[in-house]
Amino acid sequence: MTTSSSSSSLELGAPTAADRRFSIRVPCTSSNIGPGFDVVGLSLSLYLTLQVRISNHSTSTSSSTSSTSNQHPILHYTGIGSDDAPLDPYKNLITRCALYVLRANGKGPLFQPGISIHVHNEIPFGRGLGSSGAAVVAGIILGDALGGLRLSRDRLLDHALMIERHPDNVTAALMGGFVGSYLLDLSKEERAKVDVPLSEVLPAWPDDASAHWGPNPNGPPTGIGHYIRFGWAQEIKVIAIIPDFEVSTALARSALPDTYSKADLIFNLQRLAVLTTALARSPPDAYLIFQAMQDRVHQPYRKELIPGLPRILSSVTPSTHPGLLGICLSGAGPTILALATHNLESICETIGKEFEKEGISARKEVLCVTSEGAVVQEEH
Ligand SMILES: Nc1ncnc2c1ncn2[C@@H]1O[C@H](COP(=O)(O)OP(=O)(O)OP(=O)(O)O)[C@@H](O)[C@H]1O
Ligand SMILES: N[C@@H](CCO)C(=O)O
Repeated sequence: MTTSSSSSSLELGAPTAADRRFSIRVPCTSSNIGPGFDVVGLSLSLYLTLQVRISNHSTSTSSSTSSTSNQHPILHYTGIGSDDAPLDPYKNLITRCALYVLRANGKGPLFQPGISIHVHNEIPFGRGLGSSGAAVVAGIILGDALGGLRLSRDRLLDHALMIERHPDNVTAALMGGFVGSYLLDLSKEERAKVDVPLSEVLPAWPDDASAHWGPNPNGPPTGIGHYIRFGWAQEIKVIAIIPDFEVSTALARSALPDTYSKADLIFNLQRLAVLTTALARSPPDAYLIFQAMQDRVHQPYRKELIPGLPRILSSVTPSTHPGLLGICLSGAGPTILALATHNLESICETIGKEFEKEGISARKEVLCVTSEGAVVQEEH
């Protein structure tokens, strides 16, 4: 994972007055917050930002749908992951999601010519901070903007949920704040649309394009997911301790069992019911929150993937570190999230030392909860 120098403008020559330019900014997210596996998400202040330019000159000079080079959007990355993200727009997650939205709404099947996109990324990949959720949301919004579709936020969410099929990260990234969500029970016909394999929702180009890219778009059913925003007490600060290794969400999900005991489900449901309100209360009740952030559904099963996890999660408590409210795995990990009102430095130091004992270095970020989700802004 490398960080390259940042630049704020697209590198395709000077824009003309006729060019359309807009930006999309999506926050990172932490999901689960202990017991809320696949249910709650929190948007936080690290961002994925796209600056998009559509050259009017290219649009007017090329209307062909053949795969010529100026038909393909030009991607340029700076920031975290810039050496790892594919620059081929038919392989890159953001642009594939955009293409899905275009196709699902009767636009496409290719991008219009003359598009260039500068992606600046602050969200580390595969660390449990919702990098893929942010990329999906950015791509969905990109598709909406490119197609001039003006889809509602709820409809954008339907599209995002066809791609990232657990709602916690994408809902928080799109809507912003501390958010709880569920997926709706769908009819048999709707279910069939949602059960389309991801490879067909997001076909790569050109190999399987002809196989799956028919003229009839197969858009998502309406209202796949519902959400509600909870309160968040102003005093609660968020610390992310981000170790220097990745755990893919797919791997972390494959570690989970298919069935749970009644006792473990009740354990989590009881805590989640208390937690969502406890985090909105001022002043926060450390004892209540610490207990309410315990989990028996995903963290115990992910310990093999994150060296020292049980010890790390018990390394700080409200008694050992006054100011601490709770500690959990962020998303699928390996980032550790600690909520606290004060004493942040000492909490970070202790968790960092626990990682060090495992030979793992970690960086720390003190983040703000963002009330705003994804934002798109036309530039004039
Ligand atoms: N900005 C981006 N541009 C292109 N691809 C991205 C971007 N961000 C994430 N990805 C893709 O998503 C992968 C990471 O997704 P994954 O679901 O494993 O982890 P995560 O989303 O960071 O963590 P979590 O889901 O636990 O919060 C990356 O390896 C990359 O393929
Ligand atoms: N709720 C998901 C979030 C990761 O994207 C999980 O923990 O697997």
